[in-house]
Amino acid sequence: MASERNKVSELQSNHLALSRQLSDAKAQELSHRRELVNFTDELEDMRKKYKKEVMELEMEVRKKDREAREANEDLKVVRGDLDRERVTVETLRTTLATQSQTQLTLSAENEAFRAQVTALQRALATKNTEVEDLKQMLEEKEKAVVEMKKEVFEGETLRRKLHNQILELKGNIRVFCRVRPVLSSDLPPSVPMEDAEKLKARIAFPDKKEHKEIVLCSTSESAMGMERKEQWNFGFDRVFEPESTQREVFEEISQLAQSCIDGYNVCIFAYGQTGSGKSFTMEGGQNDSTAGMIPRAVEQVFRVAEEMRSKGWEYKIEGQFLEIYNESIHDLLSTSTSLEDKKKHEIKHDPKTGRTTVTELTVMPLHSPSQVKVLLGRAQSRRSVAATLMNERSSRSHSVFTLRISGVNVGTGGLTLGGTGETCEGCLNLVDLAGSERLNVSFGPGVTEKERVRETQAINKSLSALGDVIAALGERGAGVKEKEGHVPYRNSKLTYLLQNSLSGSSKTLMVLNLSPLAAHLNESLTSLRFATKVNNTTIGTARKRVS
Ligand SMILES: Nc1ncnc2c1ncn2[C@@H]1O[C@H](COP(=O)(O)OP(=O)(O)OP(=O)(O)O)[C@@H](O)[C@H]1O
Repeated sequence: MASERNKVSELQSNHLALSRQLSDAKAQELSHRRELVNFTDELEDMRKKYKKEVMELEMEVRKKDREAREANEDLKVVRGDLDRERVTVETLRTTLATQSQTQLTLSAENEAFRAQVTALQRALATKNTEVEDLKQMLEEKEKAVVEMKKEVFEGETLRRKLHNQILELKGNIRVFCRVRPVLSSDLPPSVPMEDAEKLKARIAFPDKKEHKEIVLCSTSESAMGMERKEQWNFGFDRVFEPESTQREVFEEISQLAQSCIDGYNVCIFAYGQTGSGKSFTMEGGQNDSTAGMIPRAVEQVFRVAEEMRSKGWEYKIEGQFLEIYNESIHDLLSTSTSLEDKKKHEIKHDPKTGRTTVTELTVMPLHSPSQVKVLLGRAQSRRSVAATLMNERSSRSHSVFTLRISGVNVGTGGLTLGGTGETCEGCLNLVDLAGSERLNVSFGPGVTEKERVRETQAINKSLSALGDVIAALGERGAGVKEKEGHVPYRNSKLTYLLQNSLSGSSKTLMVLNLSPLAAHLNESLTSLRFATKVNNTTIGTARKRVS
C-alpha cells in the first residue's frame, strides 16, 4: 500500500506538476494567442499599409509609366529634332567648310588689298603733298586772277569813260554825208552808161585827208546871157564819196553800237530824197559786202555783248520795227495776216526809267544776228506788199528799227570776281526817214493828188518837227534857251517816239544821202542846208542810263 500510496502521491505530485505545467502551457498559449492576435493585427495593419503602399506604388508606377510614355514621346520629338539638327549641322559643316575656303581666299585677297592699300596710301601721301603744293599754287593764281579781274574791271570802266569822252568830243550830234553812185537805172533807156557823166551833178570832194568837205557847183546862164558859176561848200563830220563801201561807212558808226551796249541811247537817221540811197545805207543788199547799217549794227551789238560776257556782263536784247505813215504807227513785225495794221499804237514814256514803249507793238527777244535778218526780211516783205498797194509807200514813210539792250553785271562767278549788280539799258534806233523831196515829184500810178498832198504834208511836218527838235536842243546846248526850254517833241509822231533818244542824254547821227544826178541838184542843196543846220547843233552831254 505504502508503495501504492507512494505511487499515488508520486502520481499526484506528477499530476500537480503536470497541472502546473498545463496551466503554464495554457498561460503560455494565451500569451502566444495574444501575441498571435497582436501579430495578426499587426499583420493586418501591415497588410493594409502594404496594400496602401502597393496602391500608391502602383499609382506611382502608372504615373511613371505615363511619364515614361510622355518621355518617350518627347524623346521621339527630340530625336526628330535631333535628326533635323544633325542635318542642319551637316549642312552647316559643309557651309562652314565652303566658308572656310572662301575665308581663306578672302584672307588672301584681303592681304593683297592690304598691300595695295598700303601702296595707295603711300601714293596718296605723295599726291596729298602734291595737292597741297597745287593748292598753294592755285591760291596764288586765284589771288592773281582776282587782281587781274579787278584790273580788267577798272580797265573796262575806264574804257567806257574814254569811249564816251571821244564820242562827246566828236559831238553828240554828228552828220555824215554820202553820195550814191550813178546807176544804170538812172539813165533813160536811150542813154548808154558811158554818157552817165553828162547826167551827173558837179560834186567835188576836196578834202582827201579827213574827208570832211563836199562842194557842189553849177553853171547857168544869167538873164543877160552871161555864164553864171555858182559854188556851195559844205562841211560835215565825214563825207563819203560814191565809191565808199558799206564797211567804210559802218566803221565810222560802229562806235555808236558800243555806246548803246554801254547804256546810251543812240539814234541813227538816214535822211535824203527818194532814191538817194537811204534804204541801201540802212538795210543794204543781201550779201555780206552790201549789208547795211542795221544788220552790221546788230551783229556788232551781239559781238560786243558776247565779249562783255567775259567781263561779267549779261545782256538781254529785244527788237521792234515800226513804220510811221501819215502820222500813224504800223507794226512791221506783226504776224497778223492782214496787210494793214489795224491796232492802235500809242507812244508811252516812263519818266522814271526813261524807257519808251509803244502799245500793242511786237517786241521780239533777240538771240542772234541771223534771227534779226529773218525779222528784217519779214518787215521788208510787209512793207513791199503794202508798197505795191499804196504805191512806193516805203519812200513816203519813216521806218524805225529799235534794239533795246539791257545789261546787268552778274560777274563771272565761281572762284573769280562776283558781279557788281550794276545795270544799264541802252537803245539803238535806226531810222530810215521818208523822202525829203518837195511836192513837185511826179505822182505814181494809183495815187490821187489829195493822197499825195496828205502824205507830203505828213512827211514835211515830221521832218520839220525833227529839224525843230534838233534846233531846240542845239539852242539849249548853246545856252541860248533856259535849261528847261521847250523842245517840241510832240509836234510829230517821229520826234515824240524818239524823245528819249534825241535828248541831251543820247547820241545822234544823221547820214545825209545825196543823189549824184544834176537833175536832183536843187533837192541835194536843200538837204545839204538842212544837214548843215543839224551839224551845227550840239546836244548836251550824253547821259548813260545806269543804276
Ligand atoms: N552806195 C550805193 N551803192 C550802190 N547802189 C546804191 C547805193 N546807194 C543806193 N543805191 C541803189 O540806189 C537805189 C535807190 O536807193 P534806195 O532805195 O536805198 O533809196 P532811198 O533813198 O531809200 O529811196 P526811198 O526813199 O524810195 O526808199 C537802189 O537800187 C539802191 O540799191
